[in-house]
Amino acid sequence: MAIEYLVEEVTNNHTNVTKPMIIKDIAKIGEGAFGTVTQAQLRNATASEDQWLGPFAIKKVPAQTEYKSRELEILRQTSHPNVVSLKYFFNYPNAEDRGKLYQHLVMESLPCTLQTEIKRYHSSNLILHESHIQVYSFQIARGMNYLHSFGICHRDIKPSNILIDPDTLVLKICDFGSAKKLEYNQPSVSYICSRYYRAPELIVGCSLYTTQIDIWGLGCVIAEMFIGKPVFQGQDPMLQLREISKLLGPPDKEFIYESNPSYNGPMYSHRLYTSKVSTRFQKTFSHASPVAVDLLMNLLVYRPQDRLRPPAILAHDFFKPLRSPDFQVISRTTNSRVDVHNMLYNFSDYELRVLGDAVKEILVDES
Ligand SMILES: Nc1ncnc2c1ncn2[C@@H]1O[C@H](COP(=O)(O)OP(=O)(O)OP(=O)(O)O)[C@@H](O)[C@H]1O
Repeated sequence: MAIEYLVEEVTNNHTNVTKPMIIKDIAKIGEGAFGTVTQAQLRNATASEDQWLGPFAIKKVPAQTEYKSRELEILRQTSHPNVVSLKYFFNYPNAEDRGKLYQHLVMESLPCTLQTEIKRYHSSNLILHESHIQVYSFQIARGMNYLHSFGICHRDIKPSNILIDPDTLVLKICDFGSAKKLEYNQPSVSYICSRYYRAPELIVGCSLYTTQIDIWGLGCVIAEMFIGKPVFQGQDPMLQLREISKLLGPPDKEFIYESNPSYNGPMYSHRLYTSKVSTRFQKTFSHASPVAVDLLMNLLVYRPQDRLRPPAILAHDFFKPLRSPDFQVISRTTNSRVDVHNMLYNFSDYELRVLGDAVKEILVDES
């Protein structure tokens, strides 16, 4: 592919300086509902021909659409090890789309997504090692702790929106195309989030939801790492609720009323199983340790207020082994030991303040 083009106004997100730059598109790496993602390199228009920066991932989406994307705005405000970082941005016409103006977001590039990693294991009839699930889940929760502290709700948590580097086990949340800063008591659309990962309050049409919808998504993602496929695969938006009720039992009337008093869809109120919820969780996640099942039972909960919040998630005993400075995992790709403790626990002063009292449990290794 390797197409080069000059863009007169490219803004560096870090310095805010706008300069002409040459862009070299190398290969398409992703395709979404709204645009494409390509791997590319950039160089200053005045630099010599071998001074390429990158590779980066450039996400190209139509600059003006009826659907309001706050992606640029949110990526400009965020800076966190577990949130993909924006390096440059610019607008440029897309020749393949009648010269329509496209917004280009130049981001750091990671080699794969959690979806490809889960599929790779699943196709060999394997599941990720629990230590890898711990390391990945911890980083998603840490990224959410940061985002939610500003009221930023991702609203499309799923494995294909989570980037990883399998060599280092570094993880970054990406795709802020649906993200929004939620304000208290201000309604938002409920028709967001990919079906399998939609929180039950969204399914019944709640418009005053909170960042806890992302915690449901996190529960679904951790569950998927354990079983190799989406835990709730509804064939249509309403059957999605039925899939959830197979594991959690039927939603109660209070939950429906609190979510949307005018809901008049199916309630799935008759019990599909006689077994206890905890037994169904243990059966569904038969490869997971009891402490992992306990975490899942505290994330996949109907009432959003009853789902754990990020500080409590990070303090959960599922992550206890990670607290030891000697904690290591074996990388699938390099087959060597990786020290991950420092990368997981390099909390900024801001994060420590946000975590509050939970810090003691999150940081202290009592073993
Ligand atoms: N920074 C990145 N580094 C590497 N790959 C990336 C990066 N950002 C995105 N991708 C790849 O491109 C795909 C689509 O990106 P993204 O989800 O941001 O676009 P989208 O148009 O919103 O997609 P969708 O409609 O599927 O949510 C990702 O699943 C991933 O495979």
